[in-house]
Amino acid sequence: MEDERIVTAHLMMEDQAVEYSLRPRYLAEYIGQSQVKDNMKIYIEAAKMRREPLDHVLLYGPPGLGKTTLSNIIANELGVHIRTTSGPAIERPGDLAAILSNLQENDVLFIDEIHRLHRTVEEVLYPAMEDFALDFIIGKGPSARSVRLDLPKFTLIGATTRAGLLSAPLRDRFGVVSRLEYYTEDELAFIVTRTAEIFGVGVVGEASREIARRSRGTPRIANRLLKRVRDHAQVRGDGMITEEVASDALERIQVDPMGLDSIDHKMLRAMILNYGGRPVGLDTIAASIGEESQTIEDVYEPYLMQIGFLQRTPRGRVATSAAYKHLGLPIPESKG
Ligand SMILES: Nc1ncnc2c1ncn2[C@@H]1O[C@H](COP(=O)(O)OP(=O)(O)OP(=O)(O)O)[C@@H](O)[C@H]1O
Repeated sequence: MEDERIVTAHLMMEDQAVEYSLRPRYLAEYIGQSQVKDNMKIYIEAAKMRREPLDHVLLYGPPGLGKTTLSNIIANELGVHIRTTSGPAIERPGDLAAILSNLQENDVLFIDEIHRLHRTVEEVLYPAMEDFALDFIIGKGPSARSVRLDLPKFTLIGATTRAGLLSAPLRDRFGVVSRLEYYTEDELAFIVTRTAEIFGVGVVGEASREIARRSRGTPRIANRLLKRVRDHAQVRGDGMITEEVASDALERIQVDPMGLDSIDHKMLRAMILNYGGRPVGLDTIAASIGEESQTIEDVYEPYLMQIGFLQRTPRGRVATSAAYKHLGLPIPESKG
């Protein structure tokens, strides 16, 4: 269900065609995330000066914030190739060994969803990250011996939405660990304007902000909402995206002024009306909207917490008075 929502931060089929053309290629074009960007600029310069690979980088944060984009930019700025794969795609240790031995000196290997690597595959990574080597055991029993094969030096960039699920030995082998943050309204408005330029459609400043406000801090959602609004502008108007066209279109696709859709509303209402605003367990919330607990925790909750609508307590999740207000429900005295 999550992946059918217009405000999902996950990659949808419809995003795939345009996502490549919208990706910034250089750090200077990458909007926001200034702290990560500033640090990365220095590390990249230093690695280039030393003619060495960049330290291994772990990027974490909610989906759609630009981890893949940033990884491609890093490789581009370093002037090296990038090989892209994902945790679940690497089934056997031999698959990873083959990928590693085909890299060229100083290349970037990007592993998305790195928390989903099989344990046996992960173990191949340890000596590869630390010593740029592969260790093999040849033979069996007392005559077994370990053989070491040198690899080209490389940079591993791992991306994950769940840094907490990474094993300690893997996490410790990353020299740079950066968290990507939700984008501000200004930054998203800038991204919307940039995307509109690439699409060749006119958008007034206020309309970009209207779209930005409803994008849940996420560039992927901003770009998707812009596409939908563009359709409305073309069919109902003269193609120009004005503030009126934007808010009308966003109203029609049922994304409210805070970026919440009907599922967020259903979830918050269930918490407030069925449980009287008391703390509710994750599984109970999940059951009330027919979604998996994991998805609630990874996708719905972080944004609702970010905007102050939801709090985690030791006894469960609680809707805040800001959520009551947004839904137009009377705020109980206990929350006053
Ligand atoms: N800082 C940014 N500036 C401009 N556009 C951005 C930025 N970050 C992301 N985008 C846009 O958002 C889209 C999604 O970004 P990306 O695929 O890198 O996200 P992600 O974090 O890797 O997501 P996931 O790993 O969940 O698929 C990209 O097509 C890109 O156009």
